Amino acid sequence: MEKNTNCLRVYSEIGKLNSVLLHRPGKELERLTPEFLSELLFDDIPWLKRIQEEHDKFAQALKENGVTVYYLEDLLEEVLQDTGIKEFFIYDLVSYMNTSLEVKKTITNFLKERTPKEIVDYAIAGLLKKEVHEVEPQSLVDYVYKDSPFFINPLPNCYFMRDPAAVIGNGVMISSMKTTARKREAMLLKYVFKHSKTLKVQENLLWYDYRSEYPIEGGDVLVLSKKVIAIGISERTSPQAIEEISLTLLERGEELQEIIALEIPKKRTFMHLDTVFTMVDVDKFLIYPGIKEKLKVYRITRGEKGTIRVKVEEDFTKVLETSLGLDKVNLIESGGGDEITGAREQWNDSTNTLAIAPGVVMAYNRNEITNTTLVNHGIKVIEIEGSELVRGRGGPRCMSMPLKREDI
Ligand SMILES: NC(=O)NCCC[C@H](N)C(=O)O
Repeated sequence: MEKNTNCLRVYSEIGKLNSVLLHRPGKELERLTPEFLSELLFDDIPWLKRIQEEHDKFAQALKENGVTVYYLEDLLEEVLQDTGIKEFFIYDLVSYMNTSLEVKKTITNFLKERTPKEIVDYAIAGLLKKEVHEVEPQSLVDYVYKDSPFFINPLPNCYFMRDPAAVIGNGVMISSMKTTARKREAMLLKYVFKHSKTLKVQENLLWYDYRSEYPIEGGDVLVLSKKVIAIGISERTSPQAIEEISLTLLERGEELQEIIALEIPKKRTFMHLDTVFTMVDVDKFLIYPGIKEKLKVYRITRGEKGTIRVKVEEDFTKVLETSLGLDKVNLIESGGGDEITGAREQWNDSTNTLAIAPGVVMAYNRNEITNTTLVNHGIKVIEIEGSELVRGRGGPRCMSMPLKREDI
C-alpha cells in the first residue's frame, strides 16, 4: 500500500504483535439489565469487578509478550483536550440521542461544562437521566422515550475493540456498524484515528467511513498477507460494503492482489468470520468444523478501469493455498473435531484466537479440547481466564485491535 507515514502497520494476522488498542470494560456493563440484554447483544450480565480483573490479566499477558497496549479511553481523553474538537465531539455524541432538539441543547450545555475525562465516561458508559437536573419532555420523541433511563445509551460492547475499526496495511477501516447498539463505537474510533497524536492517520488512509450505508465490522476482516485479505459476509457485514472497500483497497494498495469473501450463515453464534475462523501460523488456520460445508467462497480481484472482478470458487482450502502461495495449508478443527464439543467451545469463543507471533496465540483457558488440539499441532497457546469476558460472546481476537505487527 502507500508509503507509511504513521504508526499503523498490519500486513498479516500473525506477524509479531507490537501494539494493540483495547478498552477496559467499565461502568457501561453495570447498565445492562435483563430487559435490554438481547438488544445490547449480551447473553448474560458480567460481574464488573471480575471482568475487569480478567481484562487486566489479558492486557498484562500482552505486555509480558512485548506488546504495547493503548486504551481507547486514554486516547479519546487526550483528543478532547482540544476545545474545538471537544465541541464537535459533543455535537456528534448528542446526535445519537432519541430526544427533541431542545433536550439535545440542554445536554450539549451540560457536557460543555464537563472535563474531557467525564465526557469520555459519558460517551462509553452512557448518561443517565437522573444524572442531569430534571428536563421536561418537549416533543413527541421525548414522550415516547420518556421511560428510557438514559439520555445517552451505554456501549457495553466497547471492550470488543476488534469490531468498530480494523487496521489494514497502513490505513484503517472505520466500520459502519450493523446494530444500533454499537453504531456510536465507530464514531469514537473516528476521533481517535483523525485526531490523536499517537494514532492519527492521513485522510486518504481511511479505507471506509462509519456513516456509509452498508455495514461492515472489523471481526469479519482478516489480513492474511500483504497480497490477500479475507472478509466475511456475515450477520454483520454486507456484500455491498465488501465491494466498496475492495474497490478502494485495490485502487490505493499497490501490493494487494485479492480479497477473498467468505459467506457464512447469518446467525448470532457466528456473528463475525473471526468467531469461526482464525489464522494461527503461516500455514495453519483454526476453523469451527460446523462451518466448513456451509462456506461460500468468492475471489475479488482488479477488473478493467477501476472496477472489480468477482469469481465464485469451489474449494476453500485450494483458494487459501493458491492465494497464499503455499503447497499445503492445515485447517485445525476447533473442539478437536468433535461435533458437540466443537459447538459448545465455539459458543465460548474457542475459535477466536489472537495470534501474537507466528504459531503463538492467546485463547481462553476454558476451551480445553480446542487448546489441546492446537498444542498437538505445534501451536503455543497462552491461556487467559475468560469466565466473565466471554459473556458478551467474544474472545481474545474480538477484544483487541492490532495497530502494528512485524512483517512476516
Ligand atoms: N469479532 C467479534 O466476534 N466480536 C464479538 C462481538 C460480541 C458483541 N456482543 C456483539 O454481538 O457484537
